[in-house]
Amino acid sequence: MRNKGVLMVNLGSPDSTDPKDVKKYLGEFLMDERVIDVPKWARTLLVKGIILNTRPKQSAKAYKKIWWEEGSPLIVLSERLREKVDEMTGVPVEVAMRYGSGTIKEGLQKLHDQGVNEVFLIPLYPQFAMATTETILVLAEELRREHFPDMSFTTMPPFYNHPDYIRVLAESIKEKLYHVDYEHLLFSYHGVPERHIRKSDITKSHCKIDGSCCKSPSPAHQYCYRHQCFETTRLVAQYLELKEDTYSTSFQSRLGFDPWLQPYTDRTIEKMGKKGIKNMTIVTPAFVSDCLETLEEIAMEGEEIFHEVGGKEFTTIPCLNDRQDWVKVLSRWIDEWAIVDTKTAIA
Ligand SMILES: C=CC1=C(C)c2cc3[nH]c(cc4nc(cc5[nH]c(cc1n2)c(C)c5CCC(=O)O)C(CCC(=O)O)=C4C)c(C)c3C=C
Ligand SMILES: [Fe+2]
Ligand SMILES: [Fe+2]
Repeated sequence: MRNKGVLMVNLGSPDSTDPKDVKKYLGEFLMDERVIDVPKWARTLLVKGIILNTRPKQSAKAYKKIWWEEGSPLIVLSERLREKVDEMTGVPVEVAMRYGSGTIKEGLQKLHDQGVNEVFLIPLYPQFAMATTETILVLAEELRREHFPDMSFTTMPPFYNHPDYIRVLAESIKEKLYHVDYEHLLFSYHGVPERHIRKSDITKSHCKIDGSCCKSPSPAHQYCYRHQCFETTRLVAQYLELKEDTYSTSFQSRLGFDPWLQPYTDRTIEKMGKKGIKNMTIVTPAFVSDCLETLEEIAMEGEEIFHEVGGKEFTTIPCLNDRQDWVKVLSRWIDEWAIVDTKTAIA
């Protein structure tokens, strides 16, 4: 007998803002070969020899600024989403984190304990990236083979262009745009090193990271983070009927000295302010839950940069978090999977 259940997976957070906990979390995160994708000896040298000696203190300070009484915003918001989706669907729904506490293994165990042997895995990332979707799926499969061999998985593909996702994202933007004097809307996505884009190119020749490769049709786009980010922007802009020169795309949170996807968000904010833009609105569609990268890097640091160069109104659009329309969409995707699969099994 097949019993269905869902595991939604987000990135994770440190257990607290104590630099020791931040160090532990960053150690696990950055030692992932799909995040810092250099040979293990070089990654160990870089992460354990350099980054973990300085970054945890700096990151802990940033986490302190955004931390909630109940804990990390990303964790709290993911759990709120789980509760609401679980209530709305007919199957058990658990949430897990790729790094830190609330592991994927624990999430699968919770489902297993409820008799689930058919799991719908939903990485909570709209766009595919080696450092997000891929690392989740690879680890989940390893865990399945080792600990849950009686389970089977179905995976939610990246939903960067799914009409339901585009609609709720666009509606969340529209609600704010009505209340501000909107001059420029910036779509800021988490960056990745350019190298990651080339590595994920299944054609091994398409992605040149120039002005045109992401616009010309290619099977490479199935795994091209850059293409998928630009598509999310294009589809939301189309939905909202935005004028061409009133919106743009940029990439935030670069780490280290390698080239990352450009244009960089901080420089774009600065450029906009210097150009005379007074009212700027920012949306962060690579994240479905507000987190350090949205609440601190964008809403605090970004605003400071904008004001320093003469900007006035700086508005951030919250992530989808546990919005009712987003809960409904996720629940519908789950129910459609559960029903279709049952029909196939009966047939
Ligand atoms: C689309 C989502 C994300 C991608 C792609 C991603 C890639 C990536 N990130 C780092 C380094 C860091 N990221 C950090 C925080 C962080 N990253 C994401 C999402 C993606 N990362 C989120 C949601 C968060 C916030 C987590 C939270 O607890 O709120 C951090 C830690 C904070 C800091 O010190 O800046 C680092 C470091 C790399 C190297 C990378 C490579 C592709
Ligand atoms: Fe990151
Ligand atoms: Fe591309």
